[in-house]
Amino acid sequence: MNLSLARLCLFALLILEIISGAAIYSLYKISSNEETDSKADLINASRSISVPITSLANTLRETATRIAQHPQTIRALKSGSESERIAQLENIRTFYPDANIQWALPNDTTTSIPLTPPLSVVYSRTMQDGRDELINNAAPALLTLTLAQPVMDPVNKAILGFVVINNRGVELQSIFKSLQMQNTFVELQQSNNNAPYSTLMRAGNSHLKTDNFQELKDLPGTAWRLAVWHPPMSTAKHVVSTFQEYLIVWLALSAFLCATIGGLYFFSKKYLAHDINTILTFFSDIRHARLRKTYTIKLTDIHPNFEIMYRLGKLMLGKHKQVSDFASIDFLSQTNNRRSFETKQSEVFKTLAEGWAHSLLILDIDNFKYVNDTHGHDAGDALIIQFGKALKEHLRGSDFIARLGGDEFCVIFPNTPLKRATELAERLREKMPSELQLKEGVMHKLHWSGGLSEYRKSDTSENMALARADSALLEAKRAGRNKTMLAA
Ligand SMILES: Nc1nc2c(ncn2[C@@H]2O[C@H](COP(=O)(O)OP(=O)(O)OP(=O)(O)O)[C@@H](O)[C@H]2O)c(=O)[nH]1
Repeated sequence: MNLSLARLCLFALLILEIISGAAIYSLYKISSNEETDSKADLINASRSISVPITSLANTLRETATRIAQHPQTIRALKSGSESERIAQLENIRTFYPDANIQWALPNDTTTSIPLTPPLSVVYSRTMQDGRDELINNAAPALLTLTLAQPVMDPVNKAILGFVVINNRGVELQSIFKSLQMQNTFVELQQSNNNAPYSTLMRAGNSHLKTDNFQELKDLPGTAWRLAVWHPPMSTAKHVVSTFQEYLIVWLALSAFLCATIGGLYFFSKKYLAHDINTILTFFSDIRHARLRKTYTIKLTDIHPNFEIMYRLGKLMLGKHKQVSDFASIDFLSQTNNRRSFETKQSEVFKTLAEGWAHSLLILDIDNFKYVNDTHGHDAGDALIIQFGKALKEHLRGSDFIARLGGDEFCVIFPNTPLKRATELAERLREKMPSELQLKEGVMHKLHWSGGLSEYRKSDTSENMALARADSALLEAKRAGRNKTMLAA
């Protein structure tokens, strides 16, 4: 996989992670909002209802206790006379006109009030209008709070009877009915000792009611409780509640992966790409037997090792230079090098005295610097390599080809007078390729200039023929390049 494809995959993974993370977060947010709405309704309801209920219960309890402990009450119940009990009841009613009070005797089997000590809040009957009014689930939401307080004989601690006190809780009902609950349905239910709970009041969104309530909230100090129905579970909440642990793990994993991928991406972009390119350039330079003065490496971990490699590279290139100086082949063009050119030239020069005629052609690629500057040094090298190869292909086996340096080549035509050499040079120009490939997708139109001369017996030094050819080459360049000139 190449680098950009890998980077694209990382990027796609990052986007996927962000999307899935955001989706899971939204699921949680939606489901927690639902819960918050329902909870707010419930808190609101219980807060509104529990304070008045508790204070009502307390008032009733205090009243009943005061009546039960009153000496006149004790006397009336102890006497066993009904007329005394009625008289005391009348008496009490003058003090507590709003209270609905009655006596119950320990052996009274007609009442359904469970007269268990000491004080109980029970589902019961009202005595307000003289008839029993049972409240059950089907009945209208009427509330009657009943308290029974035992009347004790202070002497032998026996229970003489009970003060039974009732309250319709009208105020409570109006509070309950005014509760605003969109997301919840609440019922106020009363404990009937072992009997099923009966519903006293209802409030909220009745559409939410199903067979079973989803939450119970006891109201402390009373026999009542709130039964609560929440809205049906949404898909979001359902998903969250079913896969909660997996979602949390995935969310954490997403965040971790995002951070890792993002970090890797940033890290590779900022440091690795640059460092890898530098190292590749370094190895390419080594391959071409050259080194730059500096290479910038950003990663401190790589830097020390790179320093060692750089020093080794320098050492190696030094050795390489020594070796290639002794060797005869130019490492780049794979033609003879300058050193072996000089040896050859000396050889042919010596034979001039014997009457042999030798010529030489010096060649220089036109605008070579432009290739280097435009397409890079590697492209320049490729041009040198291919130029050398083409020369070898189109010259005779007996011709001595050498690279003198840079983009400059020289051909010695042994045993070839200038006239014949001129023909050979012309033939070479015709045969050389018109363009060469520098790298993938980059073709270069090949132009070269040449200077031709002949070794002369009268020359005092071996290099004089080369100097003449060089002047002819200069002439060719001046005359507009891409031609071969004969030395004067
Ligand atoms: N790629 C590469 N470039 C080299 C090498 N040796 C020398 N050069 C470069 O070759 C260029 C030689 O350019 P010149 O021959 O002076 O100039 P030119 O652009 O060819 O122009 P003309 O010869 O006047 O047509 C310089 O920029 C050198 O740095 C080599 O081994 N490889």
